[in-house]
Amino acid sequence: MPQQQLTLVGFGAIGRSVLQRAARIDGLRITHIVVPQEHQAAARAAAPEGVEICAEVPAQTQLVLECAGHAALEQHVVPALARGIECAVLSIGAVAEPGMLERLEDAARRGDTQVHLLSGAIGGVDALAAARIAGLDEVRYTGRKPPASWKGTPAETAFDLASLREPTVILDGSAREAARLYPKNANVAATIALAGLGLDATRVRLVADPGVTENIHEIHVRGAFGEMDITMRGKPLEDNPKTSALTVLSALRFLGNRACTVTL
Ligand SMILES: NC(=O)C1=CN([C@@H]2O[C@H](COP(=O)(O)OP(=O)(O)OC[C@H]3O[C@@H](n4cnc5c(N)ncnc54)[C@H](O)[C@@H]3O)[C@@H](O)[C@H]2O)C=CC1
Ligand SMILES: O=C([O-])CC(=O)C(=O)O
Repeated sequence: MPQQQLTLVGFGAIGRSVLQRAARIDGLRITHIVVPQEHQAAARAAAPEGVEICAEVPAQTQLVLECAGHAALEQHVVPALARGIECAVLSIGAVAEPGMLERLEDAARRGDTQVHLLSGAIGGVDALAAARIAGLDEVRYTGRKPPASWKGTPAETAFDLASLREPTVILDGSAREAARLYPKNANVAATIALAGLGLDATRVRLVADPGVTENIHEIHVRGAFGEMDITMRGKPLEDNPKTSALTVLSALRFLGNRACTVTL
């Protein structure tokens, strides 16, 4: 299999960890990293020799991994797809924004390529998407994180996060409401909605829980296939406690599958 050139879009907690670990994947080479102008000097200092820091996805790239945030989909993923570059996306919350899924589909069609929505911090997306084929009756998701991980969200103005002593529900609604009010924390909710019952019918509870140190994702699914209950207790990434470490591993799994003949 010829070696594939990969561009990372984003070089934060996920990007740095992917770069370090992807070096062990035969058949794949990270050649470029795209970050905004103001972060380029820091990225240049942290990246190994031979990896170029740039503002746009270069033409010779064969594969893009987005690990940057919601704005990067419109800015980098849509144009890359339209130029025929295959893309894998982690900022799934952005796909819940009105019109974004259609723009991704349209760009991929024009570029005759594919966009892959990665499972990120959770498991069971394969089972959920398969179960949907026979029909689903109920999909519920609860996202539970330590209070500090909800800093910078509307929960910070509604609650005194530092003094919470009990698990506190900060949102109880639909995946669409979660995506609108907590866009940066709604990647998992959006993934479950896209794989299952959609943004309006997927019930979401977000909880600030002073009793936990991990990012806990609970998924309950009921349908013609039977029932499924999954609890993920994801250890957070050291560099960004809002992000579960499994997110990096899900990207590595995808990249590993791209570079080998038997995929799993
Ligand atoms: N699907 C999932 O389960 C999860 C998805 N995510 C997504 O991954 C993203 C990245 O996570 P972390 O690495 O922890 O964040 P981080 O804040 O540590 O790093 C973000 C990086 O992206 C770069 N960046 C920001 N805007 C950009 C743009 N428009 N174009 C190119 N680069 C840009 C920043 O310079 C920084 O290097 C999150 O914002 C979230 O959307 C995160 C956790 C779980
Ligand atoms: O646990 C994580 O890595 C992130 C998360 O909940 C989300 O973005 O929905």
